[in-house]
Amino acid sequence: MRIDGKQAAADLRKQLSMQVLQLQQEKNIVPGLTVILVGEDPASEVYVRNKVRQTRELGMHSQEIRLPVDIREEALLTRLEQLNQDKDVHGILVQLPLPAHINEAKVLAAINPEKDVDGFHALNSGRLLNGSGDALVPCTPQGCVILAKRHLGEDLSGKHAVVIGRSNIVGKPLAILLLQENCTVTIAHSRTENLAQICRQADILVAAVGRANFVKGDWIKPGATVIDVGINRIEDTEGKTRLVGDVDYQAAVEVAAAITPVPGGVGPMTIACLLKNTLVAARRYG
Ligand SMILES: Nc1nc(=O)c2c([nH]1)NC[C@@H]1CN(c3ccc(C(=O)N[C@@H](CCC(=O)O)C(=O)O)cc3)C=[N+]21
Ligand SMILES: [Mg+2]
Repeated sequence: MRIDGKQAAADLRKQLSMQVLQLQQEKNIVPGLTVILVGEDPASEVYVRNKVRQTRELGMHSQEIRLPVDIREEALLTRLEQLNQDKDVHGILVQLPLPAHINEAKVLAAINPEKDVDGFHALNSGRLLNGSGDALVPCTPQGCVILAKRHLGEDLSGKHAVVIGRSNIVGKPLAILLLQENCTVTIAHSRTENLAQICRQADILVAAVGRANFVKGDWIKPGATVIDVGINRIEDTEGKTRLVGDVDYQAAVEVAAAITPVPGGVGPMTIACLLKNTLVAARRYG
């Protein structure tokens, strides 16, 4: 069975739109998201345009700031400081990756943690790790948990979750979230030995490695729930560009009980969770 991320995202947005209305009526606050895009990358532009459109559809304010690829780090930090001070801006997202001459860690640390809707600031990672419940949680990991629950129901306790990938953006925060859901969590990565064998133990298998068709059908336990985080652009046999995940979908769909497709799986949920974080930030700190 296919877990429909597009539908799940639409369902979440519907809930959010009611909450946006409520926040406006009760506190006269309209959540506002600012997305900063440095340089021109066609894939990023499509994605940023989607975010801006969906933000407005929910009745939230949305602002897109485009900066030249050769902007100095200092100038970007100054711009961020202005946004940190701006009362109408509740969420700030700096699209990654940044050009090589800019120190990414420094930029992420400069975002006001209360407006850090990506959840990448060390204060939010620390809060997530502590389980204090007041973190802004990274969007893709949130989306993964929602999609797993869409198939398995609210209670994930006791499930063995194997996460392939240990990035600060996906693998690590997702492992913490799954632990909070009382899963038994294994984090696997490029140096893991006997990877296939470990994956075959997973009730919930999450692939976040960034390599097309990396996870094979026979790595999957029959009846498992598979969440595919990969967004890989490949050329098919006719030379046309195609979007595929990290999992060999055709093979996996035969073995798994449920699997998220690419496109139409985790991607749309990432954006919906970004909108959710913007609402949360506006409600909490607005
Ligand atoms: N600060 C920051 N935060 C991010 O969250 C962030 C980022 N930088 N840099 C780039 C990556 C990538 N990312 C995607 C989100 C949704 C889709 C998405 O909705 N994809 C559609 C397909 C879109 C298409 O056709 O290209 C889908 O999977 O169905 C894709 C990619 C967020 N990122
Ligand atoms: Mg990495």
